[in-house]
Amino acid sequence: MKIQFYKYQGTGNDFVMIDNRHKILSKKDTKLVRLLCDRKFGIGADGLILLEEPDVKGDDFKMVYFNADGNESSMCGNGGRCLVAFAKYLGVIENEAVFTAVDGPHKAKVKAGMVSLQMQNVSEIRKFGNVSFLDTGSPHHIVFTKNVKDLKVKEEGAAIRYSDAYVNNGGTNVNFVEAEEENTFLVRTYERGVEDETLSCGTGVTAVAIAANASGRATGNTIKLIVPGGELSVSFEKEEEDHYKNIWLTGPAEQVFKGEIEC
Ligand SMILES: N[C@H](CCC[C@H](N)C(=O)O)C(=O)O
Repeated sequence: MKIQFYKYQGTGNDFVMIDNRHKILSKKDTKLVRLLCDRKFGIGADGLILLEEPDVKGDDFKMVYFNADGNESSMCGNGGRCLVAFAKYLGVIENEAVFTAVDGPHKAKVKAGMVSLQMQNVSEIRKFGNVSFLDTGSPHHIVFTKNVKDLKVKEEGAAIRYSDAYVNNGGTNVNFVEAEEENTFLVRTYERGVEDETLSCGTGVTAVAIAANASGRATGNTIKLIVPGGELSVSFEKEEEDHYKNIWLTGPAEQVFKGEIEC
């Protein structure tokens, strides 16, 4: 089977994109998705995203997300932003989008080369000292620490992701965070389902921004996140303690190359 694919990246979080409106790829084909994401034997990516016909009236499209391990997973913020850029490239949308993903409905806007994605509201944040845990469409264990650049993220992240706290309930992503300046944080991420450090994580930086505000580490409601792959910003409205809405993740999303693969 010949598959046309498009490679996108959003601050270094990279994805294989496939226009699956004609259902060329089966969602059950874990082996194929894993091969396509393999950086030696396939195209190589942190994840694979299908653009599909909408199930929900009024939506422009549907998003289906797979981690590099081939399994369908929870929401991907950078992937959602790249999918909006892909939908614009295909002419499915102009500069606004409404779509449904595994975690529910999303709005998005394209402006001046940046893609802004509205994330789900947050209404529960667990805090233990310098650690916070919350779900922004994907689960995130956040560690506020120092010298983030010196961390062995793959080792330290895996130890938390496979710890008794998480291993038997789906695991978690792990974000290591250091305050850079007022309302600006450095973030490095160990990503579940990639089982390695990724250069950026959209649901992760969203979780970091909310956790920083909720724990008093940030005063503003627009936070800058500096990740190894670039910069993202997250804006939000605090309704009451640990309740946040109108959460938007903004950053670049670019097509790197396109191609065809026989498989
Ligand atoms: N690997 C994550 C999903 C992708 C998250 C990340 N790529 C993002 O941009 O949100 C998980 O299984 O929870």
